[in-house]
Amino acid sequence: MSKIAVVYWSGTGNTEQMAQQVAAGAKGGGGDVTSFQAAEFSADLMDQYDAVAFGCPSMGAEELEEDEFAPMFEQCEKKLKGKKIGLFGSYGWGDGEWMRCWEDRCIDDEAVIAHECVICNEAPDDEAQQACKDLGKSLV
Ligand SMILES: Cc1cc2nc3c(=O)[nH]c(=O)nc-3n(C[C@H](O)[C@H](O)[C@H](O)COP(=O)(O)O)c2cc1C
Repeated sequence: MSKIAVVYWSGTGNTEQMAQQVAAGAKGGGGDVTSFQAAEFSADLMDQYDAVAFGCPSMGAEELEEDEFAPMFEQCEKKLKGKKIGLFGSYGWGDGEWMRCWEDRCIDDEAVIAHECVICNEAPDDEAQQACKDLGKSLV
């Protein structure tokens, strides 16, 4: 069975709601899913998973959250080459620039991006929740 980690940071719960749908989609697709908050995950866990979904909202000025998520993700980047991943997150007033930069970074790291990145404005609506489920399923 495919082992999938869903790793996310969320300040006000929007990205957490997305993470729950990603996990549900991966489970529904038959995956063995474990969810982690950013502070609970580290690069040495990467080898234990066939695929990883990373979720982080747009923070700072179109940045990944800097205290917990960004340092953890920077370490994980060393293990992204050839790894099946998905990216998701919520944003507020911007246009999704943080996700475009983040995706480019992962392409440079030679990750295998299994599904189009999923972004949504503030709380995920029905369409975004379905897109998160599809993302989760694509990782199985
Ligand atoms: C400190 C801070 C910085 C933010 N910076 C941005 C930003 O640069 N661009 C943007 O679109 N939204 C920005 N936002 C809005 C959040 O991305 C948005 O509220 C998101 O839904 C939060 O997700 P969460 O509930 O998972 O924490 C910022 C929010 C905070 C609190």
